[in-house]
Amino acid sequence: MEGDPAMKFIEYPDRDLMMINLADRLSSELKNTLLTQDRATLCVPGGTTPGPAFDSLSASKLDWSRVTVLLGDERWVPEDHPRSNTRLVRKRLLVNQAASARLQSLYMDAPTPEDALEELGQQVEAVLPITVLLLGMGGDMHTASLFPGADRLEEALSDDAPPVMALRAEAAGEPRMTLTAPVLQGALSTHILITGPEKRAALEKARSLSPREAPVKAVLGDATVHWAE
Ligand SMILES: O=C1O[C@H](COP(=O)(O)O)[C@@H](O)[C@H](O)[C@H]1O
Repeated sequence: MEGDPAMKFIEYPDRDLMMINLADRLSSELKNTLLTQDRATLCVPGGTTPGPAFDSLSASKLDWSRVTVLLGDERWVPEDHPRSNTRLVRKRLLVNQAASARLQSLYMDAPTPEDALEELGQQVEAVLPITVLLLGMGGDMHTASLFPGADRLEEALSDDAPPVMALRAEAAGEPRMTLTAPVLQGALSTHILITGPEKRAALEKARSLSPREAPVKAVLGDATVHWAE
């Protein structure tokens, strides 16, 4: 792929191999960080794609008790809802070796994300910067819950955005809580996990668009994109 000079694109022969390799890479980055720092923050996506990478990562031997797992975004649904990103992370990542990691979710039992914004914002600030960032991407080029056409997208993309914002977008379904562009851009290492030809084409398209049209563009600069058919 051509375009953003710093972006790296890794194409894998199949999804299984990709998930294992990606998990190894995230694990090494966390281990390296923990050699020189007391704690590390691993930020992860939800959705349908990262489950197998979580399975592999959760088996990785590292001092998970010094890792905070932070959600990059959340759908405003209770934690036991099938669409809850927190539920996915609890079930697939915070198990096995990784059971001792600390979870910083982006959900609280409150009627709307706005009701929880101040408290969650303070909690997230305490675990920044993100050491290792894993993001997903939708076919519409959204990443985290930065959706094209979202009501407060412009503010969430701006340099002075607060770390966490509540957003609404037609394509999003539920109201969302999301990390904003400056927090994602402040990550020390960024990986994007995508699968299938549709998302590959969407990523290629995003490179020639603005972050307002294609929010994933805001984090492509230093990212390593992992793709398999
Ligand atoms: O709604 C979301 O979508 C993206 C992409 O999800 P996928 O199902 O296409 O993998 C995900 O990265 C994000 O965390 C999630 O809330």
